[in-house]
Amino acid sequence: MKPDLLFPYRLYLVISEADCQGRDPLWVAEQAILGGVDIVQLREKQLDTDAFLLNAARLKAVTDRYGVPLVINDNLAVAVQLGAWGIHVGQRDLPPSLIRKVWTDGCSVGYSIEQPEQLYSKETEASDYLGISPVFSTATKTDTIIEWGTDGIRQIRQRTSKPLIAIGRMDRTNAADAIRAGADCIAVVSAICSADSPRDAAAELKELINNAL
Ligand SMILES: Cc1ncc(COP(=O)(O)OP(=O)(O)O)c(N)n1
Ligand SMILES: Cc1ncsc1CCOP(=O)(O)O
Ligand SMILES: [Mg+2]
Repeated sequence: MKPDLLFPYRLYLVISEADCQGRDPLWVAEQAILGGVDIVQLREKQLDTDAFLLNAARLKAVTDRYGVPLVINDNLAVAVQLGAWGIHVGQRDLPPSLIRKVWTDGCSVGYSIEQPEQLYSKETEASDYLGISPVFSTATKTDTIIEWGTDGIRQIRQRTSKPLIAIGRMDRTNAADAIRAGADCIAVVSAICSADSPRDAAAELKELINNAL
């Protein structure tokens, strides 16, 4: 199915302090944006809401400077208080339909698809874009169920027009294949947060994505 055009972003950085190898996440995020990242998600799994909100506000000052949307992982209170662009949730988080009832002023809701049958549900319908989670198993997130692989991307593409985000061990070796298989966007943690130069890593990924479109 042809994807709709509500999600024009191609390179998606998912970032947390813990993933930045002791470097300042604000520096990593800014370098990544300068390299070509189009959208940023703050994914802090260890912080309480107050600390998450503080880090999110600092990051939003950076993303706002470049006009880049900021997505909050899991925590609706942080997303609403911050006035984030959107929230990303998974199968074991607050459901998208409930988020829409609470956060009524046009937020974007991303939703993870971990198994084929999850593509057809009220919650998938209620979401704006889907994270194909994970395309390849990854040490960054170990509580996953299957690996979709590029064939999985192809199959989901045939079944939905929602924008598709490929996530899970995506890097310079597989980003183009994922786009050719039908992903609209590549999301990464390690490929940028662990790179010696987050800016160069983002620029290389962006070029590979653009050439594969
Ligand atoms: C873009 C994107 N896709 C998938 C995920 C995974 O979300 P979830 O399944 O809720 O897992 P956690 O990130 O909360 O561990 C994501 N964060 N972003
Ligand atoms: C948040 C998330 N959701 C599915 S895989 C993943 C982690 C991706 O990290 P990496 O890009 O380092 O494999
Ligand atoms: Mg989650």
